Amino acid sequence: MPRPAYTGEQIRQAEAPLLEAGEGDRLMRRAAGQLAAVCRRVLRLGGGTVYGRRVAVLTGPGNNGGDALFAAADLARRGAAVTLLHTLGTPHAAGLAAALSAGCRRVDIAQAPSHLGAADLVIDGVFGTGAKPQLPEDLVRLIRVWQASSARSEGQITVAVDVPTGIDASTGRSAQAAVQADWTVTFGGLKTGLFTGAGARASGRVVLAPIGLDFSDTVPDAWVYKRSDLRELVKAPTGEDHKYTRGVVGICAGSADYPGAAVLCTNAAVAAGAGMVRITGDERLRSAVTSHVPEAVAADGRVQVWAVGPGSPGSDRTEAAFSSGEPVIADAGALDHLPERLPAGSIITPHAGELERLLKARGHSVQRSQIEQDQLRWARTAARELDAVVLLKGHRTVIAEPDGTVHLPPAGSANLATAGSGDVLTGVLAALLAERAAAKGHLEPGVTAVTAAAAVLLHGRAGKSATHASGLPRAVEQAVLKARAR
Ligand SMILES: NC(=O)C1=CN([C@@H]2O[C@H](COP(=O)(O)OP(=O)(O)OC[C@H]3O[C@@H](n4cnc5c(N)ncnc54)[C@H](O)[C@@H]3O)[C@@H](O)[C@H]2O)[C@@H](O)CC1
Ligand SMILES: Nc1ncnc2c1ncn2[C@@H]1O[C@H](COP(=O)(O)OP(=O)(O)O)[C@@H](O)[C@H]1O
Ligand SMILES: [K+]
Repeated sequence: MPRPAYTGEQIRQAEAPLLEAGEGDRLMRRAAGQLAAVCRRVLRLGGGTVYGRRVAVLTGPGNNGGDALFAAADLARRGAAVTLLHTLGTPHAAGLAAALSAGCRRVDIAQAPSHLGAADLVIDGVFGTGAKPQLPEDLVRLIRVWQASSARSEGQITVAVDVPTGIDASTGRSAQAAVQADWTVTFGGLKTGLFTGAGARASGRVVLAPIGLDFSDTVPDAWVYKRSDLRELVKAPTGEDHKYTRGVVGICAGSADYPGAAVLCTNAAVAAGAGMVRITGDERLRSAVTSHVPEAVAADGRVQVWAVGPGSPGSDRTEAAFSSGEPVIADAGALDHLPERLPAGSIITPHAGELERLLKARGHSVQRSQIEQDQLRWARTAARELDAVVLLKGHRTVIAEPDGTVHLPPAGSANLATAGSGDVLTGVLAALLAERAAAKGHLEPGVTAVTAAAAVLLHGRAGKSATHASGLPRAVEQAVLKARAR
């Protein structure tokens, strides 16, 4: 199931009672012990040893550096050749004492490039949750020189302590430069910023190291998904089901210029397992769709969820779907005709360019590139203002609820960067949402958002085995069957 993630501030609040109770040292030892265990594991990958390996440890002035220094001591005791490279301020005193007495060697920071280049393992303990946004210039230069260097030892592994330096733990934003880690060992709870934006690119594989923090009274900031979550998220029909209990999708898509969008969206809804799919449109459009998707029904009747907008269906059809009162998925062309209030449980599915248009029309001065750099902020802004769930598409897709909770599925296959693939996502989401609406009688924002994450996971997996949009529905069907079988 999806895992909760927190802001840096929430993590610090959860730590506060333990620090007040004088547990700070014990927390740090626990954190450092688990950090060292991951470092030993990565050094041993492929039959390697800890003994005799070159380890470079970058430290900063706070507790993040303290964690790194205690882990350095552990590795030195096991025979690693550990070099300490302190970047700024005063190093954590107890950590430094432990590292030096275990045999780590302190080296002037001016020599950092050669030590960083030669290391088998680099531990990044400069800043963690205490990081301020602007990095000192020397540090920016050092990170850039090291990470771009062609002299880096082959197979070098970087392990970030808690958060890669240069990444904001809460937002995933990076100001000027960020350490690109292969692994991040994060303490107490997952941080939202490790799974979005620059943070998702920088954190590599994230290992959660528990240190006994209590989050029972904390509402998670985000939910983080992994591919295997599909198993729990995709429902298989039972013997009691019939087509109406499995959900009826209405599709309002396609036009004379874009008939294909209606075909793709309808085909995808059918492939994702909708009980029934109804389509709207004139005679020509209906026959174009039914000739490709014979299961689609052109007759009027009950619909549980409307998919509206792919292929610019025009304002009359769009407004008719919106005024039905049933939840809608508003995509593409429908985003220009949003009503004052969307029906409860509805979701909009813009890409960054469409969200720019939508936000500008509501008085925000924001560019597409700013939305791409801070997906969380702008998806949350739109969700709050529209009082609807927002699915902001991209290499990594972000789903925001009106209360600010975000859902972060992993990146899908880059094969999805092709015209029409968004129409397929809308169809998949319509099928999954109609199933939920049929089962529950109504949709709450949280249910819509989790279901949207499931649709993104299915779409992302389907992208692996299709090179173009009309190949996607078949791949969606395979992904659904695989998820149901487990
Ligand atoms: N508080 C706790 O109980 C625990 C904290 N732990 C570690 O402690 C970290 C947080 O420690 P801290 O609060 O000391 O914070 P950090 O170690 O992240 O950094 C704080 C220090 O760096 C300086 N600094 C931050 N950003 C800067 C910038 N951009 N330019 C110049 N100076 C900057 C600050 O002024 C401060 O001196 C966590 O990320 C985690 O690694 C762990 O040991 C687990 C327990
Ligand atoms: N590089 C990429 N990696 C992963 N997924 C991508 C990438 N580019 C686009 N996608 C996904 O493909 C879909 C494209 O949708 P959209 O932009 O609406 O295209 P269209 O309107 O042509 O169907 C979205 O689901 C998006 O998240
Ligand atoms: K760090």
